[in-house]
Amino acid sequence: MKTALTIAGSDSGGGAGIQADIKTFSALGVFGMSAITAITSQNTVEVRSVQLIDVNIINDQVAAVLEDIGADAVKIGMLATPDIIQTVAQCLKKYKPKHIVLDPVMISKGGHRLLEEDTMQELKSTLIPLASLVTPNIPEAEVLANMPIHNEPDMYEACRVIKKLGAQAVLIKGGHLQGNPNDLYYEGQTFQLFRGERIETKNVHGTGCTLSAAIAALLAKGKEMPTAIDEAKDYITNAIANSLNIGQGYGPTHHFYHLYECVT
Ligand SMILES: Nc1ncnc2c1ncn2[C@@H]1O[C@H](COP(=O)(O)OP(=O)(O)O)[C@@H](O)[C@H]1O
Ligand SMILES: Cc1ncc(COP(=O)(O)O)c(N)n1
Repeated sequence: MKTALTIAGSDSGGGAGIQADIKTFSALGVFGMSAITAITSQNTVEVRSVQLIDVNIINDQVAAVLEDIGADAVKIGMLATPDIIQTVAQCLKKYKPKHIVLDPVMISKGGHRLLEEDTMQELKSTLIPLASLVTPNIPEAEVLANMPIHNEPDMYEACRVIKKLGAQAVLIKGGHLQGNPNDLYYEGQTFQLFRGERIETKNVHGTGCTLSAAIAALLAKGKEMPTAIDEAKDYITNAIANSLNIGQGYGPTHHFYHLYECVT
């Protein structure tokens, strides 16, 4: 049984954060473990409050897991402050997990900031250089590349800029652009466009978390990066197509559509 550790925030609404990650790991046959960085009081409409976890507790959660069980891949989500980023980076340097997928979570779909203002520089200088893959959405890529992204050609330029921050590879997700949600992958030599068909739905809460968790799970299972991304793209597309119409706002993707198909 392969294992994956998510280091991210808790989403009480179950659609994003460590809840989405653990459900996705399980649906892809990987044993999921979690180190919680923040507790968010959240649903499909809003983030009502956030409590950050003490950095010593974050460190202990990661150490307890990696010293006993280890992890075939690590997925990183919401890290709200420079102290939390530094703590997680120290853990990654100490335990050296083979695969690190960094989802640079900044703002929730509902518009709530999940990364404090002064944290961007820390993310760029401390964490991105440790990542096997960084997976920004369009707004996050604009911030990391410090340029507007209006179309696919802009995505190519932004990939080049973000790659220079030191990650082994970059995947800019195209969901926020008009047109088809195509994601652009760049590892420093060549580009690969992973094409998608837009599914007309508002239920896209946690799509980025689910995609990056799926990539981490597939890397844990030994897939090469492009294959992991390709299969994770299929997974998220099906999860959105089977998303749940719950709550008044952005419903969650369906994390168990694999199992759903098996049991129905
Ligand atoms: N309406 C949609 N139909 C199909 N795929 C989508 C849709 N919206 C987003 N995606 C895909 O879901 C994944 C998450 O992308 P995105 O929503 O941009 O990230 P985030 O949740 O971080 O904002 C990407 O693979 C993207 O192409
Ligand atoms: C704890 C947590 N982590 C990540 C997200 C991003 O998910 P989304 O972009 O779908 O709102 C979130 N809303 N909450």
